[in-house]
Amino acid sequence: MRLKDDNDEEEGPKTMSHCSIGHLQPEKSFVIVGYALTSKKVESFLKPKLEGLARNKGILFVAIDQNRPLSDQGPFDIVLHKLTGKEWRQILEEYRRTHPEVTVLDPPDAIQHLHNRQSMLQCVADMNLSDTYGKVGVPRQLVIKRDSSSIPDAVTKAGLILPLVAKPLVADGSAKSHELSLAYDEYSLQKLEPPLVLQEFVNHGGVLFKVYIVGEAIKVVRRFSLPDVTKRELSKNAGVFRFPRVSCAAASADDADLDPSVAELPPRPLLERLAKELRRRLGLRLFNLDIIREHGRRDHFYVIDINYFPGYGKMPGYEHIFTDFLLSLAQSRYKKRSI
Ligand SMILES: Nc1ncnc2c1ncn2[C@@H]1O[C@H](COP(=O)(O)OP(=O)(O)OP(=O)(O)O)[C@@H](O)[C@H]1O
Ligand SMILES: O=P(O)(O)O[C@H]1[C@H](OP(=O)(O)O)[C@@H](OP(=O)(O)O)[C@@H](O)[C@@H](O)[C@@H]1OP(=O)(O)O
Ligand SMILES: [Mg+2]
Ligand SMILES: [Mg+2]
Repeated sequence: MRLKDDNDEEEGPKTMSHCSIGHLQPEKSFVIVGYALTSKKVESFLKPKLEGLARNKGILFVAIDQNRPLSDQGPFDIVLHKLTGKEWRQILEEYRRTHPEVTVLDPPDAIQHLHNRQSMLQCVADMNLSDTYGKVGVPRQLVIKRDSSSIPDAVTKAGLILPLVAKPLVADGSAKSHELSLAYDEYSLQKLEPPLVLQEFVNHGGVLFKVYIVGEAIKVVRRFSLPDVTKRELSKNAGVFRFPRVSCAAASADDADLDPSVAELPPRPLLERLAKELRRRLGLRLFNLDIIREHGRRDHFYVIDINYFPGYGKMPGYEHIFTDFLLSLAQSRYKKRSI
């Protein structure tokens, strides 16, 4: 935040003239947030309510022009981004190196870690979180890099229990990376195209918890998920079935009439520990987790997915949470510089 500081002469305050928004008071200093997001993300996230609230709090969002050098734009206090591709990553890394005064949310290599469904969950597995509030793990899974004909043997050797969820190994946000299937028998998995992750399906009562993280803030919502698979169904069915993006639907399960043992949110202290540790281990501040509770085991949770810069537009009250977060970042930069 450009609260004026005696040592701050070289850059000077970022007045409105820098970002060519002429109708605002030229002397007022703003936190300037450059953003590089897909048009879909801009639409779902940068809604008028967010921009309005941000402006009232002294934050301005400025679109980054990908056709111009990043260093020629801004100056920015914060850069928000969710774009893929090696070229963009290199541009950002170079920008981080040459502009250490700018907070880039988040480091490209840390984000890259979430683009692989194996490395994505490794931190959760390594944490082995278990305390009086519960236990958090990841479903058992197996990576198949190539050769789909080897799958039945590999599944047997690994001792994975059916049904299995087949997920593309790469989770780069492409439509293909969200094409998941449920497999009732391992032989049918030969039809799928590696590289894949085969994950044990955990019965969880058809409801999952989306845990949104914005810096230190945590918000949990319920979403509908895949229904449980009974032993009877498993014995009667064979084959692999593609399923749609059930939990991404805008309809939340928060107001549904649910079995309380399924609907009960994971204990807050457990989520706080998990989020804090993941923020540290992943080196990220903007992500969400999909968490399920094993049906019938009140305190057994599994993280099944982690997404970078998820659909915050669907998170209740995100406008306040996000703007407070941006302000706190700017404030801590200012403090650091004035020491
Ligand atoms: N191991 C599992 N056990 C039970 N259900 C699962 C499991 N893995 C995935 N699911 C179900 O499949 C859905 C999609 O899986 P996942 O979240 O991994 O995919 P995604 O494409 O990365 O989703 P997103 O849109 O959140 O990025 C989950 O929301 C959940 O409903
Ligand atoms: O579409 P929405 O804005 O809701 O956000 C979704 C987001 O899509 P977008 O980043 O392309 O917008 C997805 O990212 P990619 O994996 O596709 O990169 C993923 O993070 C989903 O989990 C998000 O939904 P949520 O989990 O929050 O419900
Ligand atoms: Mg998910
Ligand atoms: Mg995902």
